[in-house]
Amino acid sequence: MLLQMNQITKTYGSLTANSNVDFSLREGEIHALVGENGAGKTTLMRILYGMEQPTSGTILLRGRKVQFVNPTNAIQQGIGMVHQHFMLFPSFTVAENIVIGNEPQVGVKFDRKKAALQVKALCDMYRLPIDPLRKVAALPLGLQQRVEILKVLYQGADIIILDEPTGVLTPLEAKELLVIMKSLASQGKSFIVITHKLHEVMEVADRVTVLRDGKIRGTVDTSATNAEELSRLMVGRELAQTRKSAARFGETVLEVKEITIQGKKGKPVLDRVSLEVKAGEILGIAGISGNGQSELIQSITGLQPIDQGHIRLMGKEITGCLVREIRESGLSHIPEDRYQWGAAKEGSVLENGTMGHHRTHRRNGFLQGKSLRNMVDGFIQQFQIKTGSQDTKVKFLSGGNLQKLIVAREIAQKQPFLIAAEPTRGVDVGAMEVIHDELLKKRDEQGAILLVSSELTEILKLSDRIIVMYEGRIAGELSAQHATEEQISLLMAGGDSHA
Ligand SMILES: Nc1ncnc2c1ncn2[C@@H]1O[C@H](COP(=O)(O)OP(=O)(O)OP(=O)(O)O)[C@@H](O)[C@H]1O
Repeated sequence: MLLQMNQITKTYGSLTANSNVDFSLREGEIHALVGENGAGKTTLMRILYGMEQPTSGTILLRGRKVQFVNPTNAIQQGIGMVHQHFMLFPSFTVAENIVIGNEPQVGVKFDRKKAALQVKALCDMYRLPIDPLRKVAALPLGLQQRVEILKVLYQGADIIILDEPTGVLTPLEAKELLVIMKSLASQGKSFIVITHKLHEVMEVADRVTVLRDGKIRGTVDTSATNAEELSRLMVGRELAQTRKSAARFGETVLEVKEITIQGKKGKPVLDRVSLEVKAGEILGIAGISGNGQSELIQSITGLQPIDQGHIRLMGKEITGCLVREIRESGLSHIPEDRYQWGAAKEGSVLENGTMGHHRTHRRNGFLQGKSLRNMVDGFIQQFQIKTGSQDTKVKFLSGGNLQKLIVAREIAQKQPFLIAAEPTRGVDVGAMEVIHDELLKKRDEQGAILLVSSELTEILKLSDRIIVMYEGRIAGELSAQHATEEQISLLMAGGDSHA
C-alpha cells in the first residue's frame, strides 16, 4: 500500500473533526473522499499535507512511519495539494509560478530561460500543454488549476490531493480535468479528491471513502456502488426530491434596461443587457464564468457603476444608488464569493448570521439581542450548520457550513428580490436539497429571484426562464420547461440554438 493513515483523531477543544479514521491509497489510484459539510474531509487532508498535526494516529508512507510538521515536509516526501482557492501569483508567468521555491539559477540570479524550458519539458512529459510565458492573471480558471497541478508535479509529487477541484470550473473544464487525472494516474500518480459531485466520483474514482461526523462510514470500490448508495451513506437517510410547483407570476420586481459597461480594451463587458424578473419567478442566468454575469450582479447590487442604461427595483430607479440604499429598496444577495463579499472571517457565527437584520430586530431603538440569537438558532437547525456555538468565529467553519449560514441569512431577509449567485457552491447533497427547497419556497411566496449558477442541472431544476450570457451579451432566452442542457451549452459556447 502506498499510503496508510491509521486511527487518525483530531480534536479542536470539545469538537472532534476526525475520529479514529483509517484511510489508504494505492499506487496509481484515484480515491474520492466524500461526506457532508463539516464531516472532516479537509481536516484529514490537512493532516496528510502537514498543515495540521493529528491529536493521535499514525501515517505510513510506503510502509514507513512518517510525521509531517509542515507542508514542506510533506512535499519533500512526494505529497502535493491543490487547494480550493488557488495560491498563484497573478502577475507572475506560468513558469515563474511553477518553479517558485525551486528556481533554476545562473550564478546568483534566477534563470528565466531555463525555467521556461524546464516547464515546457514538464508540460510535454505529462501532456499538459500551456504557454510557460503567459501571465497567470490572463488565464481562465481551468488553466490556472493546470498551473497548480504542474507546480506539484514539478515539486515531485506522487500523491496529489485535490480539494473540490471542479467547484470553480466550467462543465467543459471539469470534464478535461477528469481526463487529465485519469491520464496521470495511468502514469503512476495517485490522487485523493475531495468532492461533493457524486457523478464525478462515479466517473473517475477507483475507490471512494465516505466520512460522516468525523468517522469512516465505509470505503468501497466505485464499480460496486452508485450515487444513491453513496448519498445514503453520507447523509444517513434517504433524500427527499425537491418538487417544483406551477409558477404564479406577479408584478415586475426587477427591470434592467440596456445596461452597458465599457471594458478596458474597448470591448464592453456588458453590452446592452436587458432583463426582467417578476414576483413569483426564478430567472436563471447560465454562462461560462467571465461572460458578464459577475458584472451584471455587481451593477444591480451597486458595487459597480454602469456606463449606460437603467435599473429599477420595485418600480424605483436604483441606477447609481449606494449599496445600502439598494438593499433597503428590497434586495438581498447571496454573493458568488463568500469570502470576499459574504462574510467577515474574524466575526462570529452570530455576527455573520445577523448582518443586515439589525434594522428589523429593534424595539424602541434598542437591539433585540435575544431575538437575533433565536433567529440564528433557527438557521443552525434548519440548515444543519455544524458549529461549536454561535460565538465560534466563522473562519473555523467548514466551507460548506459558512455557505449555508450566508444563504440562510439572506433568504431570511424576506426581501422581494433575491440574487442567488452560485448558492450551492461547496455544499453537500443534503444541504443542496434544503437550499433548493428554500429558494422555491421564496418563489412560491411571490419572491423574485435572479439565479446565477454554473451548474446547468441547478439552472434547469429551479428556473422558470433561462437567459444565457456570452461575451457580455444575452445570447439567448429559453423557457425552462423546454430547454435542454445541449441547447444551453451551445449558447454558452457562443453557438446558435434553435429554441
Ligand atoms: N481550526 C479549527 N478550529 C475549530 N474547528 C475547526 C477547525 N478546523 C475545522 N474545524 C471544524 O472541524 C469540522 C470538520 O471540518 P472540515 O473542514 O474538515 O469539514 P469538511 O468535511 O471538509 O467540510 P466541507 O465539505 O464543508 O468543506 C467542522 O465542524 C469545522 O468547523
